[in-house]
Amino acid sequence: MTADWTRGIYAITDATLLPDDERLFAACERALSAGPALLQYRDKSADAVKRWRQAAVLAGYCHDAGVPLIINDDIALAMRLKVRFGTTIGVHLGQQDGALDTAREALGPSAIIGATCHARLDLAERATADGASYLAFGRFFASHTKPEAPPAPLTLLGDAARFGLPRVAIGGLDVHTMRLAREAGAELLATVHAVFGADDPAVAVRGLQASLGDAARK
Ligand SMILES: Cc1ncc(COP(=O)(O)OP(=O)(O)O)c(N)n1
Ligand SMILES: Cc1ncsc1CCOP(=O)(O)O
Ligand SMILES: [Mg+2]
Repeated sequence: MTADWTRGIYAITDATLLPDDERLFAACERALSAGPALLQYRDKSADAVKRWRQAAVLAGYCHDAGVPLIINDDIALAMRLKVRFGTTIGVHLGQQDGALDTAREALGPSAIIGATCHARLDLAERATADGASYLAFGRFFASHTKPEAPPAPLTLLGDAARFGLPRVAIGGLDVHTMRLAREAGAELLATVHAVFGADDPAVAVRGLQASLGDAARK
């Protein structure tokens, strides 16, 4: 059974930190064992064979763990996984990654479709109208993973409550800054480095959950 995905830790993979199948799969298994709300497969490479192979394995892990798998950028890959495995697969789309309504049509009404809104409430308003499932804002702090992402103020998270969708905070979140983003209104706290830069992603997820005061999910 899938647990409530709308609140908690949102773990995002990274091909630099997890450069081969063995490390990616082991780290994701550990992270999933601690009950994150969501797992995103994020691989910016053009290697479609690798992306399919890795995403297919992660789809199985996520299904078994009851954690939704979100595919970054790639509606076609999410669609292919859905057809092949029959599980609900979500997608996260930035401003250049394709239309939210196309993704909704392809993946169906129950798919989790996320939208990058940077620091802009107008983008959040449009994403809400176009059927997004959650709104992602940030980066809020300095990020090793994506230092060039445009900065956003924490006050934005409170302003975004009006859209009535789960708010995701991203960018430089760690055991300290994550708490600030939660206090500012984010239900979901997205991180690459605080989970997949850690020696043990399971210990990291549990530490982040504890820092938020969220009950352990597993
Ligand atoms: C949860 C979440 N929020 C934001 C992003 C960034 O998406 P995007 O702006 O498309 O940048 P890339 O991740 O594709 O480099 C995200 N992936 N996940
Ligand atoms: C993909 C993305 N978009 C904005 S910041 C970011 C990277 C988040 O990674 P980290 O949690 O390591 O800062
Ligand atoms: Mg993108």
